[in-house]
Amino acid sequence: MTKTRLPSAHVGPDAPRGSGPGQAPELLVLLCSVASAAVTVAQPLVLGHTLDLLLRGGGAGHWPALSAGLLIGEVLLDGLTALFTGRCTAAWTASIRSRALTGLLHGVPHHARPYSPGDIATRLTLNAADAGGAPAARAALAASLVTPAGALVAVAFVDLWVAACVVAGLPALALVLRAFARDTGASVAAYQRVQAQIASRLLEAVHGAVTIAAAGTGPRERERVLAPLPELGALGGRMWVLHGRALARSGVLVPLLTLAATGIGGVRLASGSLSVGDLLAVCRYAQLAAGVGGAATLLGAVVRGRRARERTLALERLPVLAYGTRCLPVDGPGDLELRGVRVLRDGREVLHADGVRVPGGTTAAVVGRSGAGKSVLAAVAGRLIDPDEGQVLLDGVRLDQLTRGALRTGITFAFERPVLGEGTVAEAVAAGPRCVSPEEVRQAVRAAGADGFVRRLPRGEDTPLPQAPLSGGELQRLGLARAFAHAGRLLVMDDATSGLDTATEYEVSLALRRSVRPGTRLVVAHRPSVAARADQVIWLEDGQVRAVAPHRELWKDARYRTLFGAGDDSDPSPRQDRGSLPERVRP
Ligand SMILES: Nc1ncnc2c1ncn2[C@@H]1O[C@H](COP(=O)(O)OP(=O)(O)OP(=O)(O)O)[C@@H](O)[C@H]1O
Repeated sequence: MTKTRLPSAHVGPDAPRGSGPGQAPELLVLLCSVASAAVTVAQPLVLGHTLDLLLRGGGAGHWPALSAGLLIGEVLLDGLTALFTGRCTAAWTASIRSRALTGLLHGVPHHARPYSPGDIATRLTLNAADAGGAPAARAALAASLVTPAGALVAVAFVDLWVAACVVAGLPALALVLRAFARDTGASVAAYQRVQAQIASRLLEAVHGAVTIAAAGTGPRERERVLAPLPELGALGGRMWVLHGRALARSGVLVPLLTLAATGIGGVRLASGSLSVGDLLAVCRYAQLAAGVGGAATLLGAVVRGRRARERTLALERLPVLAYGTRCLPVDGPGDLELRGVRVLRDGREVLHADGVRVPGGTTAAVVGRSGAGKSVLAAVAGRLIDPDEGQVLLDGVRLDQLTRGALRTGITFAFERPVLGEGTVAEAVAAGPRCVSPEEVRQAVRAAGADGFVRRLPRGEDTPLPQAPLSGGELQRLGLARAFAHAGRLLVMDDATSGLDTATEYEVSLALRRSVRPGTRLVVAHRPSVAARADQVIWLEDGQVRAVAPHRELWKDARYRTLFGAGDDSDPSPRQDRGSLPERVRP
């Protein structure tokens, strides 16, 4: 059989990336900031000229009104800048966050495996907010350079000597900023990494709170969660030191520069080259030109945002599954076939299945020891992942050639730990690739053996899930109900009945046959009763298919029996099921 290497995932044009809010919000911030900077630069000239006119004793004409207008204009523009900065930051944060989340949800699951839940939470919250603030900070940074540049031009217009003095001091300020941008970049990246590490450990601890309490390992766990804290503190301290150093250096340089400019301006006033108004203007311009040092804060926000964006992009660009254009043949029976399938993880073969067939309408149980590759086989069979080699076919059509819709309506999954959201019970069951009527929801709930406890909920099937305290087995049954309500021609159940007692599980298996859309079933199982009820069993060992045969035949093999703790004897009745089940489900 030819082995085909398939592109397992791609980041293509149809990848669900979405787009950002565009340049408009950033442009508005830039326009308002530049306009505000222009007004700031115009003010000393106008004020100086107004002062000269008033000192001369004649009327100042429209100049006082113009000065007042500029002041009011500056206040209004600053207000607008703050408003647009907020809107720009909110729009970008929402966009970055939703794109990262979309990338994560559409990404091939095993590519997201290196990211722990805490790390993901940090990327989606703190990092998305920092990255979202960067465009507005970038616009403000660009505008903040307009003021010193404009001030420099204006001061040159008033007096070249003072302008030369300001120009002489600017390289020192530029060096301060450059050093700040360089040093702060590395610290910010390390800070964000350690921050995510702590969040990740904390989330693990919250998740395992019961285990920690039972084992009495609280203090040790606390130490483990907080272990990176000193490093975080040191990195945070270093960032403040860098920030403080940049501000202190510019804080010394700015007054020195202003002082030197004022001194030269004073000499020029004494020699009659400058008026009092001119002196007022050049002093203010020297201050504004030296204000380039104040850009350190904005520069810090831009650097932090850039590092944070790299972290959200990692989620956004997770490879996604590519879909084809084909549909399943109408009324196909649900024949499943695995041809030369190989799945590799970290260079290790975790599944090799060649020539495995599950005829349409039959049930196949997948059994094997823990780590044998059962879940990997289930994921490949329902195309949650693509094999690294080989093909999976449903009714003769390669799964990677199916459209997304055909794939998800044709194949349904039920899992051990379903995630059902925060809607009502009925909404949770109805959610899926196709519309489901309330009657179908009720029927599926009954088939999954969930109707009893759903009835006892405060508002029955209209109870919101967060207000429904469900056991693991009850949650599993709701997950089953959802899968039953949407059952396609292939239903994959990955340990989806592990939380059910044997009798309930038997009832569910009967209902599955009678009340759920007929089709092919692939059932990952640990119980012999499940394997016994299946038409055939796919027995996996270390990722290899050891045998495909009915349970009663495999039962003759002592090694197979040990899978179910049945020992070396050839007693066909699996111990854990004896006594609790009707005779016919025994092997
Ligand atoms: N994304 C992955 N990266 C690395 N290894 C993986 C990945 N997914 C699965 N594996 C490995 O593949 C092997 C098979 O895993 P799988 O989850 O299929 O086992 P299983 O038979 O379902 O086990 P269990 O009964 O305990 O659930 C395991 O050794 C597992 O560590």
